Amino acid sequence: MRFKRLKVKNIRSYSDLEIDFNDGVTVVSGVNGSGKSSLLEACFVGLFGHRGIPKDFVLADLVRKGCEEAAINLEFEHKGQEYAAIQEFRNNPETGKASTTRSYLEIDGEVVVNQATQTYESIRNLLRMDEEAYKNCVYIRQGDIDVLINARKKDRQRMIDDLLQIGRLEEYRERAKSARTGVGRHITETHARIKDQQEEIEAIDATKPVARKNQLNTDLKQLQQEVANLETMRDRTSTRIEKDRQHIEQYTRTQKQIDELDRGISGLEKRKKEALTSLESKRKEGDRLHKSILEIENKIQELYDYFGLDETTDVDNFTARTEKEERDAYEKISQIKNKQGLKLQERENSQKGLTETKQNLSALEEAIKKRSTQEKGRLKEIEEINQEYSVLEDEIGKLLENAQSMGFDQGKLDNLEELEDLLLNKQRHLHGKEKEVRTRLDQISKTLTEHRNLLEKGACPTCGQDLQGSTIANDTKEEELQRKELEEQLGKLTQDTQRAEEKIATLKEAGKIKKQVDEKRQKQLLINQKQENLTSYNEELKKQNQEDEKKKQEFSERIGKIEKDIKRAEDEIKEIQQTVNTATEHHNKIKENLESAKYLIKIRHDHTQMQSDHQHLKTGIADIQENVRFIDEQIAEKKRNKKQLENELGKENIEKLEKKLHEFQQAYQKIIGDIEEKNKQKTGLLKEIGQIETNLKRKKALQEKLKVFNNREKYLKAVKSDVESLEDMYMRLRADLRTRNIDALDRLLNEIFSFMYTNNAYSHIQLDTDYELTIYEKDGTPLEPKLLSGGERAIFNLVLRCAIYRLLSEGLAGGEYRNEMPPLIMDEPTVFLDRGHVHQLLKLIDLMRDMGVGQILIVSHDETLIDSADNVFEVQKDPTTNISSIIAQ
Ligand SMILES: Nc1ncnc2c1ncn2[C@@H]1O[C@H](COP(=O)(O)OP(=O)(O)OP(=O)(O)O)[C@@H](O)[C@H]1O
Ligand SMILES: [Zn+2]
Repeated sequence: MRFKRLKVKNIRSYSDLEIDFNDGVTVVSGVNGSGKSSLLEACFVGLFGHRGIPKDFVLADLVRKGCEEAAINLEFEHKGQEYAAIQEFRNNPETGKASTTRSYLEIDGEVVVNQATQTYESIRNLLRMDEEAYKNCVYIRQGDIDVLINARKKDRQRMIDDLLQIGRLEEYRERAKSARTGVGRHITETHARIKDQQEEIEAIDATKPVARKNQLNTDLKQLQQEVANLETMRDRTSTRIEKDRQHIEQYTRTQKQIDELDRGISGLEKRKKEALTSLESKRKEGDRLHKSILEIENKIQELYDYFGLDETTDVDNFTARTEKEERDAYEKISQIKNKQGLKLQERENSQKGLTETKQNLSALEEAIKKRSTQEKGRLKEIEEINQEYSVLEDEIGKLLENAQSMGFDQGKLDNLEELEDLLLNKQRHLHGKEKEVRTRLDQISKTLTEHRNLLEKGACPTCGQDLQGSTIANDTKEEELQRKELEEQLGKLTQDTQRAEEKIATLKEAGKIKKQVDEKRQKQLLINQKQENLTSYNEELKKQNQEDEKKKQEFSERIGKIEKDIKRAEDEIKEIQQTVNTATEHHNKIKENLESAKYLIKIRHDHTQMQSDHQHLKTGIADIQENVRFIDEQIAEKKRNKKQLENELGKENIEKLEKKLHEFQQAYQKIIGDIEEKNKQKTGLLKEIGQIETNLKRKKALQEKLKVFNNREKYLKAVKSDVESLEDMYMRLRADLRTRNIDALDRLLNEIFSFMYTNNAYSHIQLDTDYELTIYEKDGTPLEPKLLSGGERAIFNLVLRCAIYRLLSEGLAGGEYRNEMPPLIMDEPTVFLDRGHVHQLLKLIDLMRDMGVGQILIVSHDETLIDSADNVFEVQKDPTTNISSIIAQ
C-alpha cells in the first residue's frame, strides 16, 4: 500500500491542504506547533474514521475551531488499484459536539461503499488490521514508544497474535468446542429417549399380550353361543305369552258384552215403570178436567139466563154495546163534575178576597191607633218644654235685676267690652306714674341719707372742710321738701289705682252675669224651635188618620158584598152534587153488567180450551200404552242374547289362565336379564382385546422409533469425535504457527537488535512461545524489560516493531502482507536517542528501504534525518491566521 495524496479541510490547524506523497523516505519538519503530528493524525483518521482519534480526544477536537464542516480525503494505491477513503464531519457550534456526516470508499473514482461501518470494515479487510494493530506495528505515535515492551504478557500475546492472524484460529477452536458440547447434549438426550422406549416395550411384553388375546377370543366364542341359545328361548316364550294374552282378551270382551246387556235390561225396566206412573197421573188429570168442564157449563147457563140470552147470541157484540153505554155514563159524570169544579173555584176565589180585605182593614185600624198614641206623646212633650221656657224667663229676670243693682242697665251691659278697655288703659297709666314717683323718691331718700351722715360728722372726709353753712346743708333742706311732695303724690296715685282696680272687678262681675243671660236666651231659642217642629208633625198625623178612616168605611162595605157571593156559590154547589150522585149510581149499574159480560166471554173461552186439553190427554194416554208394549219387546230380545253369551262362556277357567300367563312373563324377564348380563361380559372382553391390540401396535411403533434413535446416537457419537479432533487440530495449529512465527520473530528481533544496538551491555533478546520478552546481559543474566532505561526501552520498542513490520512485509506470517504493508510511520523517533543511536536509526531506515518498504513517513527535527531524506515536507504556521501550510522540497 502506498499513500498517493491527502486532501484536508478544516482539520486541526489546517484549513485547506492538498499534498502529494512520493515513494521513499519523507521527513516532515517544522517548528513546534506548526502542524506536523496533525498531518499524520489526518492520514490515520482518513483510514479509520472516528475510531482513529486518540483516546482522551473527541471528534470535535479534530475539527478546526470556529468551523462547522471538515473533511479528509486520503487517496492510496493497493494491489494495483486506486482507492480513496473519504471522511466528512460536522461540528454543531451550539452543542459543541461533532459527528461523522459521511464516510465512504471509492475505487478508481467510483463509490463502492457508502456507509461508515462498511467503510471501516472494508479498510480493515484491505489492511488485514484494525486501528489497534495498525498502531502496534505501522504508526508509532509520539509517546506510544514503549507500549509493546511494557504491555502485560497476555496483552502482548493478543496484540501480536492479532497481527499474525493467529487470533482467528482460536476463534475456530472456540466454535468447535461449542459444537462439541452441543452434540454432547444431543447424545445425552437421545440416550434418555432410547432408554424410555426400551422400558415401555418391556412393560408391554410383561403382560404377555398374545397369549392373553388368544384366551380372550376363546372366551368370547363361548359367550356368543350362550347368548344365541338364550335368544331362541326368549322368542319361544314370547310367542306363548302372546297366545295366552289373546285368549284372555276374548274372554274379557264377552264378559263385557254380558254386563252391557244387563245394564240395557235394567234401563228398559226403569223406563217401563216411569211410563206406567205417567199413565196413572194422566188418567187422574183427565177425570179432574171433565168435572171442571161440567161446572163451567153450569155457570155459562146462569149468565145466559141473567142477560136473557142463549147459545146463538153474539156475546162479543153484546159486550161492545154495553161498553159504549158505560163510556157515555162516565162522560156525563165528568161533565157535571167540571161544572162543579168551576163553582168551587169561584167560591175559593171569593174567600181569598174576603180574607185579604179583612187583613187590610185590621192593618188600617192598627196604623190609626198607633198614630193617636204618637200624637198624645208629643202633646205632653210640648207642655214640658213650655214649662222649661218659663223657668228660664224667671232666671233671666233675676239676673238682670242683679245687674241693675250693680249699676248696669241693659245699655251698659251691651257695651261692657269698651268700658273694660278704657279702664285697663287708665290702670296701666297709673302704674307707670307710680313707678316713676317711687324711683325719684328712692333717689332723693338715698342722697338725703348721705348728706345727713356727712352733716352729722361735720367735716369732709377727703379735704376736712367744715360743712355747716355749706351748699350741702342748703341742698338737704330742699331735698327734704321734695321728698314730702313726692310722698304725697305717691299716696294719691295709690288711691287712684285702687279705685280703678275696684271698678274693673265690678265690671268683670257684670260680664259674668251677661254671659249667663246670653246662654239662657240661647236655650229659650232652641225650645221654641223644637215646639214648632212637634206641632207641625202632629198636624201631619191628624191628616193621615182622617184619610185612613175613609178607607176603613170602604173595606167594610166590600166585605159584606163578598160574604153574600160565597153563600150563593155554596148553594149552587150543593145542587150540582145531587146530580153527580144520581149519574154515578147509573154508571155503577152499567159497569157491573159490563164485567159480567166480560166474564162470560172469558169462561166460554176457558170451556173451549178445557175441551181441547181433555182431547189431548186422551191421545197422550194411548201413546204411553203403545210405548210400554214396545219396551216389553226389547227386554225380551236382550234377555235372549244374554242367555246365548252365558252359554258360550260356561266352560272357561279364567283364573288358571291368568296364573299361567304370569309365570311365562316372569320367565321371559329372567331370560332378558341373562342376555343383558352376557352382552355386558362380551363388551368387557372386546374392550380388553382392543386394549391389547393397541398395545401391540404401540410396541411395533416403539421398536421402529428405537431403531431410528439408535442410528442417531451412533451418528452423533461419530460427529462428536470429529468435532473433538477438529478442536484439537485448531489448538495444535495455533501452537505450531505460534512456534513458527515466534522463531522467525525472535530471529528478526535479534538481527535488528544487533544491527541497531551500539553499546555492548546486552548480548541478545529472547521472545519465548508465551511472548515473554527477556533481555540478556553479556554474562547471561536475564532482565525484565521494565528494568531498562527510558532510552533503552525506546530502542527495544523500535526494534520490536521493526521486526514485526518486517515479519509481516516479508510474508513470513502466512504471506498475506507481502509487499502490501502500509507506509511505516514514525512520529519523533529520535527523541530518546543519543547521537550514536540516531545514526543507527538512519541505517535501520536505509535497511528497511533496501528491504523494499515503499514509503517511510517520519516526523522529525533532526538535521541528519532531514538531510538523508528522499522528500522533505516543510510545515509552517501563519502566525496571523494560525493556519498551517506545507511546502514540499
Ligand atoms: N481543533 C483545532 N483547531 C485549530 N487549531 C488547532 C486545533 N487542534 C490543534 N490545533 C493547533 O494545531 C497546531 C499544530 O499541532 P501539532 O501537534 O500538529 O504540532 P507539531 O507540529 O506536531 O508540534 P511539535 O513539534 O510540538 O510536536 C497546534 O499549535 C494547535 O494550536
Ligand atoms: Zn373736701
